[in-house]
Amino acid sequence: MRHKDKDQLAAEWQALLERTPKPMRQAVETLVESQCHIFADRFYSVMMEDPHASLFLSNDQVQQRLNPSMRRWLSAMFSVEHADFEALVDLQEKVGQVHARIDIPVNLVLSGARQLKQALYEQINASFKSPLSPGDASVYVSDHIDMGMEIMSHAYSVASDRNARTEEAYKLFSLTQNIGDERERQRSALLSWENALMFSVAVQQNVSQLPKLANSEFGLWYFHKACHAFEGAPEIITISRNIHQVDNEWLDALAHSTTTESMKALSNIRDATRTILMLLEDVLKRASSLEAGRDSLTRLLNRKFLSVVLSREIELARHSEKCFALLMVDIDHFKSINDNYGHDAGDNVLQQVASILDRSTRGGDYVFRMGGEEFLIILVDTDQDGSRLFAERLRQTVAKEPMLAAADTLIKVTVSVGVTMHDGYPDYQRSMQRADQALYQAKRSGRDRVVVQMG
Ligand SMILES: Nc1nc2c(ncn2[C@@H]2O[C@H](COP(=O)(O)OP(=O)(O)OP(=O)(O)O)[C@@H](O)[C@H]2O)c(=O)[nH]1
Repeated sequence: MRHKDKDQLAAEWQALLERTPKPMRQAVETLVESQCHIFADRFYSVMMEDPHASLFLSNDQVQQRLNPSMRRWLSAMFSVEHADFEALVDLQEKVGQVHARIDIPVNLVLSGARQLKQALYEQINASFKSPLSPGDASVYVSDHIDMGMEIMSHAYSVASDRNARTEEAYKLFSLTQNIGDERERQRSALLSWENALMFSVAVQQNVSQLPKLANSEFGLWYFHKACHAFEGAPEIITISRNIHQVDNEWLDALAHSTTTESMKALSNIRDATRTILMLLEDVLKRASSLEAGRDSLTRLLNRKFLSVVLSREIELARHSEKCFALLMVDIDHFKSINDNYGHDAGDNVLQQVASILDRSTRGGDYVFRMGGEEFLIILVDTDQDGSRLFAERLRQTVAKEPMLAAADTLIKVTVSVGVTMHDGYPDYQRSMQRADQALYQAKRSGRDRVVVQMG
């Protein structure tokens, strides 16, 4: 059966409102306006009792924002005089899209709606007197909320279908991008980690000062990208187990045991890294080349998979103490480069800036070309100071490196950078907006600078 579309649902809703007597709607509006804080509090306190919901709502920021936005939603839903019906329908659609973006299960939203209705019925029964019928008012409230929910769920399923398709495409893409380069880069990252370990054992340094394998360049790439790309591959379980054993058993043994035990641990670590390399090679061999998702001029990621990457990093951050930063990078006065030296020179500059961004980042980070002369870096496993330092170093690297606009023309180029940390809020668009605002500030305050904006 085909689902009703948004317009059909909106027409049904409008008919429902039209057949509800205005005095009844007004009385409900007055009730909601005076008690909406009680309804919102009840909604969230019941949701917090649900272990699944509390995963989404445990963050203070979420509560500080969601509670007022629930009150605004209630107010918009039941306002009579100022109701702009189209805006009301659009609002339900927007809420459904946000739910899909943060991947909140539909059943939770429906159970929240049930709680709300229950709270409304109780208040209606306690305060509505003849000629207002509490029964009729409850039916109106129930149908009205159901219509809102239906439009929300419709938008939710359209958006989450789209998300699922992009997610699948991304898996294929990340599985196969620049496979040769990636194999070499990660192979040498793993071997460098092992060499550093061997060296510190040889010179009798304390090995606990070295990063664990999971936190090394290789580990970051593996957990942030490879695990996702190769999810379901049998090798992934074994590689993850090997990394876990290296970090939690053998590195400990190396730091605290007798010489014989240490030698055994060292040999186990060597075996584990060889196994990891071999398994990785097997997985990579199965991958083939697929280029969609990459910007043809700079070879950076284009925005096609941005939503998948951000949703995934938000999910990883939810289960870890580590966080990620968003850096919006924009070339200053780029139009005048095109105007003064020609479009090809502009393209050359874009490629050189992209290459600096690419080589300045680690294996687990992401660099997107957002369009024109704007880039977005997702810096994983970092904090506010680390991301500010990174952004500042990046700004200086660009400013110091003369750019080849044409065969015999070197020019100076600068960038402005807006930085923000993911603050735990599950909808990534908020963090993107903050990064944009920070970039705007950097431009307004003179360009060639970094502005950090926290949530
Ligand atoms: N060469 C080249 N130019 C591009 C490309 N994409 C966008 N542009 C140009 O980039 C310019 C961006 O100009 P603006 O948005 O005014 O920004 P700006 O000159 O960098 O100024 P500020 O950002 O305010 O410092 C426009 O002229 C676009 O036509 C591209 O792929 N190649």
